[in-house]
Amino acid sequence: MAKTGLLVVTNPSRVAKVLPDVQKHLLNKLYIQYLPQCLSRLLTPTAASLSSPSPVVYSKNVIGMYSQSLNQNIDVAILLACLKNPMQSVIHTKKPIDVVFFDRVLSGDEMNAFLKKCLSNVTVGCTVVSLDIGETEAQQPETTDDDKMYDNVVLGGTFDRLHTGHKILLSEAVLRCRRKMTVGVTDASMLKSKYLSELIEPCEDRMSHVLEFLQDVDPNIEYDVVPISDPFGPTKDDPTFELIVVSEETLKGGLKINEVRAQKSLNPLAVHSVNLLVTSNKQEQEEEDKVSSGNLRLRVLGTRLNKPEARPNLPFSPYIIGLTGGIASGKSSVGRRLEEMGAGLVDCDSLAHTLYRRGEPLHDKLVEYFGRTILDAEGEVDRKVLGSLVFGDKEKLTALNNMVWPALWERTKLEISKIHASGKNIIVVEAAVLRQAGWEQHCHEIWVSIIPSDEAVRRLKERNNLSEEAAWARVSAQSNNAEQVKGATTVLSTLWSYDFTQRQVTRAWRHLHAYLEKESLAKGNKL
Ligand SMILES: CC(=O)SCCNC(=O)CCNC(=O)[C@H](O)C(C)(C)COP(=O)(O)OP(=O)(O)OC[C@H]1O[C@@H](n2cnc3c(N)ncnc32)[C@H](O)[C@@H]1OP(=O)(O)O
Repeated sequence: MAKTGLLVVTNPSRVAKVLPDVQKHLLNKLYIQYLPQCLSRLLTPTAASLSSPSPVVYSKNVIGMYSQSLNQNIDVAILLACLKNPMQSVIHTKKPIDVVFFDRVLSGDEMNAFLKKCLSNVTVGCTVVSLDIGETEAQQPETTDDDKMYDNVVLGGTFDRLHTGHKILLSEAVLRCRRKMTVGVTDASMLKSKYLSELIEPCEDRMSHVLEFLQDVDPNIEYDVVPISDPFGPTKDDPTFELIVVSEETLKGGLKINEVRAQKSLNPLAVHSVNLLVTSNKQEQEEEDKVSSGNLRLRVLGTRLNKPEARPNLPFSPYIIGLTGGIASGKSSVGRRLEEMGAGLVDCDSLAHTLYRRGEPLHDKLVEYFGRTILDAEGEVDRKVLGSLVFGDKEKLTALNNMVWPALWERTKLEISKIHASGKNIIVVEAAVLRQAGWEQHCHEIWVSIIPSDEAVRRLKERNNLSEEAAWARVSAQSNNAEQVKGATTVLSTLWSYDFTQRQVTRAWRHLHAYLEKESLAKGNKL
């Protein structure tokens, strides 16, 4: 199967019709070149084509083509350089093209001439396909009152998991830009309020995806893609900017930028606002109605994000999943659901509590270190009292951990053996601070349950009757979500409904089985 294709369209309203055929040939990437005046525009530029209107007239066509590609599973980039420059008769793409599609029937000679003359980057053996889909009414470029172009254009965003909405925003800027485009990409310090922010791609990756897209769609512009740590970025002091492109949602921010520029006697920026793209294909009811990165992050919950680290010292069976996550993040409900689906489950919190009982060696050690104040009337460890001593006091918590964890791992190993002997081959070890305890090495892979800190505090106040201060002390005693998800194969979140959590866990279980089946086939391991 081909990897990268180029679709040449002479009628932009045909994109939706041809995409199903195109997808039969493709794995991932599709460039689209719109040629309003048919192939002859590239093969033999005429006086008419040389006097093309402002490229801004193609804005609606471009948005329309992206919208038609929305529900297809292909990374689409609509090329703009030839639309913008009537003199340009060669299409440059960063990725070499394996197959070219035409939205109409052409002769072999016409297609081969196009391949030879108009493409700078094709693979050896690149094929051509002309798609006969019948006639569709041609969609003409639309004139607009706002067809002005600018030398210096600026815009900003997070650009996580570059999606169709981002591509439209960036393309709207490219169509209006003659010389230089500056793109501010929010760095980690600006992401805290976004949900599932810990799943946002690193800033350098987002910057490089933006740059790659822009250089593909119009390599003739000079691009400056920069990280920003406040909503204004370079707009607060660069006098060369002329136009800012914003989305409906960030229009207010654009206007605020002009207030700041006015205070500094800088020229006001023209503002072009792009409508949000509405999604017609929500995969979960928890998703937003607009096309958004948030939706894409939601969709990765319960999928496999990373390959597990190799654990050559562990036998393949039993297969151990370390289930961890911050306080009140809903690990237990995830663990219970996994148990219902057939996993064995070791709840290390409860197991730890059994080690504190009178008669256990750990009991005496704890009394020796913390004193008899930690005991209740029956002489048992009062965990509430012990908790109030250690959470908020790093030294005491470390002392407790150092006493508990080695004994607890020994007990956990015994539990694992018992459960394995009862016939379960996949065993979940649920432990809140599994990584801090260094238990990753005992697990084949790590799953993490996350919720935002303020939600954890809200739940703790309700569940454990803690004051705001005590709740924050407990949340802060653990590593943050961003640390937790690093290297985890699967991330889940119980922030939404009970049903949505169940669906995530079911998905994770299904994906795990598919992975284990593949591993068994590849390596001859058997569970
Ligand atoms: C390696 C592991 O993760 S084993 C499982 C965690 N347990 C331990 O580390 C043992 C030390 N901790 C304890 O014994 C108890 O937490 C005590 C005695 C301090 C407090 O007991 P309790 O008030 O009954 O609280 P409980 O045990 O339910 O723990 C409450 C929360 O504290 C957090 N917590 C537990 N131990 C620790 C720890 N060592 N460091 C930081 N946070 C911890 C957990 O996230 C837990 O919330 P969760 O169940 O929503 O995840």
